[in-house]
Amino acid sequence: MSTPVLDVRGLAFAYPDGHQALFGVDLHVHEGERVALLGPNGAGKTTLVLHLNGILTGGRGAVSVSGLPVVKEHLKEIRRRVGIVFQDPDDQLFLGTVRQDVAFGPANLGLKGPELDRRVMDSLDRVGMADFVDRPPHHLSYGQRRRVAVATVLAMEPEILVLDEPSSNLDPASRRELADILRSLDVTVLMVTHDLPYALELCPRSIVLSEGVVVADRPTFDVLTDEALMAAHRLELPWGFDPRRIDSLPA
Ligand SMILES: Nc1ncnc2c1ncn2[C@@H]1O[C@H](COP(=O)(O)OP(=O)(O)OP(=O)(O)O)[C@@H](O)[C@H]1O
Repeated sequence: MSTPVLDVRGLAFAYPDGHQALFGVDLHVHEGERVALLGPNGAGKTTLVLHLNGILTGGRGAVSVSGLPVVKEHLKEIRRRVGIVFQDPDDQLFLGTVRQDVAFGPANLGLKGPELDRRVMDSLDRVGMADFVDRPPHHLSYGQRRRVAVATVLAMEPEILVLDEPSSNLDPASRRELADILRSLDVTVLMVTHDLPYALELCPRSIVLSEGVVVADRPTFDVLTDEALMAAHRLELPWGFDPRRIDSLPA
């Protein structure tokens, strides 16, 4: 099989206060895959994700992206390759207009003029927000800000899109529209989520992290129908949702 685009080997990490969050995690994601990262609160999902573009470093083990080790001297290139959409769009949007926020990353890479404009408008088009380009982000709704946050990351043309709880706080229509956007993108996706129907809908494969250890790496359907695994790791399906019945998927 080809080299994984995301390759995590034996990653162990303790926070400075001594709390050990990861205990030797292995994770391999190949180009074009969409993978869900599931697990209860405190499992270590965010800690793991923050290692993928070097926001957190200093653990034991190795992380590489398309063969490039995530180490200090490669961070600029790694951050171009791995785009993280944080759970709260307000962590990602801090300038006066949507255009400025989406242009910020590519401008830092040296793009300017018409090429930068094209990158901004293409990214906004992909998330259906081109008409909002000159609006202040703080005048947008939460769901619109989430889309713009996705556009800020797409504008870097990443190889891997990592999303932390992308469906949280979205109304049903926005949730579905974001799913359509994610499906339409030609990138590798790793999605942290507690929204198990969303994982089933979007990600053929799921990795379950619990107490800093990978406890399952299987087709999402198999994970969601394994009652013992689900109960052991505090994973619960929404009331009335049956993974065996596709018509029970939320809209
Ligand atoms: N800055 C920190 N210092 C010390 N411990 C931390 C820090 N951040 C997180 N932790 C601890 O590390 C463990 C893993 O936290 P993490 O945020 O990675 O979990 P998570 O799986 O993303 O949880 P959630 O689903 O609640 O977002 C938890 O026990 C948490 O309390």
